[in-house]
Amino acid sequence: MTLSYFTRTVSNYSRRLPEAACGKSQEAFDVNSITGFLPAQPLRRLPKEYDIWETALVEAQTVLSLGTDSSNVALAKRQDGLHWRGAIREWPVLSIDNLRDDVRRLQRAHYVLAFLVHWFVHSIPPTEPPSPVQVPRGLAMPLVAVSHLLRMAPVLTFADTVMWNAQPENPDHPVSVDNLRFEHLLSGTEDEYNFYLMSARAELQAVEALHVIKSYHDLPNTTDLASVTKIGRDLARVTAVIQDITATLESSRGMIDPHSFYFNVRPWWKGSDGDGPDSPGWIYEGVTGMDQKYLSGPSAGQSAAMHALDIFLDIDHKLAKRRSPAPSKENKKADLGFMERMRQYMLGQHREYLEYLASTPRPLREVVRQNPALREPYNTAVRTLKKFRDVHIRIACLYIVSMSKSQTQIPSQCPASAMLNKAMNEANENREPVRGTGGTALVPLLKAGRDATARTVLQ
Ligand code: HEM
Repeated sequence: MTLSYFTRTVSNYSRRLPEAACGKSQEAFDVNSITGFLPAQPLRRLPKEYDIWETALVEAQTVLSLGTDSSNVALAKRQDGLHWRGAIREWPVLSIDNLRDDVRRLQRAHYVLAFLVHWFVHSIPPTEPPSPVQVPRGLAMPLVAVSHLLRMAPVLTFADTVMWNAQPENPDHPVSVDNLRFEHLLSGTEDEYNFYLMSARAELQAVEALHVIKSYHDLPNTTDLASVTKIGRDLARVTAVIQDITATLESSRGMIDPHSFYFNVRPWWKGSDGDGPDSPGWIYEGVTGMDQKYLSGPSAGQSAAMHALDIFLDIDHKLAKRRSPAPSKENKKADLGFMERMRQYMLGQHREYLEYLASTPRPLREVVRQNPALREPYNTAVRTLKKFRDVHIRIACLYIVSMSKSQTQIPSQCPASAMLNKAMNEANENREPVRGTGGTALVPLLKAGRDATARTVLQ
């Protein structure tokens, strides 16, 4: 039995809109009025017949370490790791029939299986020369089948690590900024935990903006004085939300150690193409027609909330619209399809919601253009988003670019020391660009997003 995948499903799907979506509530897109894109009560465990998956996930935390980690602690675990992976290679391909009619079960299955795939792949010690990793069919086939039903990429995503990993600390209440804990970590570090916490906080802070967006779409018209006044006030609320998200992002400096983030956490997130175009890649056994560009791993670029803000304010990441100042040469060379590609890593319904927003017959920027009273609050919101991206670039430089260029040798007790020192030295010698999710060149990408935002300001 083989499964054939994926691109067709995802791209055909987008054509069914926007007609079908018209007049739908946010709930119809699985967007919760309190928790936004996070489920208010995620499922805690799959039905009993899937116990081998759940048990392997719990075991992984104690028996595995990064394959590139040559510390004594990691070496002591190698045998257990071999055992763990050996058992998975023998797994039967479980039927997903008992999951297919329940979106929370499907999400939980995606979450468990995608974590297992990343545990499996990244706990294997590297080979020389590098060779493709075979993901066993007992993992690959159900993950692909479940992803097909959720209409999302069959790999670890932002949804798995942040949105479906967040459980309410007090289960009697929905998840909230103050009622949140994360169930599984790959590296087991506080830095990973805090990255998820920060990302989930930003996601929850954005819920207020989702309310604004909804009420804008519900307005009977955008021309009478009451509507214009409301839009102006709501734009100020959006500005405040973006400021809150920026403050959350800035809090990373005190909560996440750059060294640990780069060397202990990030390697677990790498996808099949994480080392750039020459990555040896992953092979999903029993699956044909896999497109490696949908195996890139998690990124906050997959946050539907950030996309919703971009769409509402009409940020043109693809440089398709004539705006001034004209894009720089560097902007044009960036990966302009990145943000669109990242949408394939979202739950299909969330992507559908974004398409619904984008298909509005009354784009906000046009309404503002025709209404001088709205120009100032609109431009302030856009400039605040541009400031978020300025801060984000500085954070990305601190946590990724400077770490990747660091000549400092990593102390030998530090996980991954020997391999990473070697890899870092080689990378420096070869002057490879620093890469983000999907092996994309990072700095031009982030700057292009920042400049596209600046270009949105109405003159
Ligand atoms: C330590 C904190 C963070 C670091 C080091 C970081 C790093 C990165 C990197 C390297 C990328 C490029 C694509 C990729 O490789 O994934 C990226 C993209 C992105 N990140 Fe972050 N990020 C951080 C926190 C956040 C937070 C909290 C948010 C959301 C509020 C966020 C939102 C985004 C968005 C929307 C993108 C897509 C590109 C863009 O819109 O400019 N990031 N981030």
